[in-house]
Amino acid sequence: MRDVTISKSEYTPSEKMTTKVQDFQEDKELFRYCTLPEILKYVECFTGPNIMAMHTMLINKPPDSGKKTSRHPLHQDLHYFPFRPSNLIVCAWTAMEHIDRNNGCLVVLPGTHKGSLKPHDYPKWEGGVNKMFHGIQDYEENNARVHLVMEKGDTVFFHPLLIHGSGQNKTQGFRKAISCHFASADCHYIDVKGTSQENIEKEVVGIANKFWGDENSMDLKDIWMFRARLVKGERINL
Ligand SMILES: CC(C)CC(=O)SCCNC(=O)CCNC(=O)[C@H](O)C(C)(C)COP(=O)(O)OP(=O)(O)OC[C@H]1O[C@@H](n2cnc3c(N)ncnc32)[C@H](O)[C@@H]1OP(=O)(O)O
Ligand SMILES: O=C(O)CCC(=O)C(=O)O
Repeated sequence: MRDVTISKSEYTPSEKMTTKVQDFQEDKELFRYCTLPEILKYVECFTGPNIMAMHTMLINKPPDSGKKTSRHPLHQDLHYFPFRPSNLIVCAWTAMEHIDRNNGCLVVLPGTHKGSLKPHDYPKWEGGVNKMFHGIQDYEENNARVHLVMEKGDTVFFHPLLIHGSGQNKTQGFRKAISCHFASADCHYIDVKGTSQENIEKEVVGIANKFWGDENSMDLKDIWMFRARLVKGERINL
């Protein structure tokens, strides 16, 4: 993915053009991150012994263009996931360098993982919003916020209902982090039709159809089954 301010410019793959590498499950070196015992030993505390790597990302937050599009709006990751229960899902997010408020660290609203999934949509930002960067429209403005200042290699593990986002990158560097969403292989898929997640299903399926054609009528579950990989134990439902 590119930053939305340059998404239509001529494309030469480079660090400067790539805001996010998503779904790196077929890249041996990057995917090694999802199998590291140092990561899995904590993941297992949440998922139990049968562990699926569901979603992988290397985020290369670019210097902000001045339009504040490098921000990631406050959201809950569960909005994107057609599987449950949420307590058997956990995100590992590892800083690849020193990250603080200057280069756009994670910001979290503590305690919000105990709430429910809220409706998400595109924030009404003047400078534009990256594709699929949905945000919560009605979060509690007065909720405490914690900015996670992290050193290279520091990792946070968080619940998919935790409201979080990240600020703009005010530096000239590219802020890098690597992350994976893990889930217990015992989780099950749900149909999101008729729920607040229907909007993201439409968008994701629309992109998948654009890439692979719509003759096979994929749904959100098919797309997730396709990218999920077993990293420990036995593949059960997912
Ligand atoms: C739990 C987790 C999911 C939470 C989150 O991370 S939420 C937000 C993240 N969601 C995503 O990153 C979602 C998905 N992203 C994608 O599916 C892709 O990255 C795409 C946006 C389709 C881009 O595809 P990709 O192959 O990476 O990039 P390409 O550079 O080849 O561009 C292909 C077409 O996509 C367009 N594009 C790329 N980046 C953006 C952007 N930021 N905003 C709007 N449009 C964009 C680009 O212009 C190109 O369009 P066409 O030339 O095909 O019309
Ligand atoms: O790395 C970031 O800036 C935020 C990533 C994030 O919140 C996400 O992808 O869900």
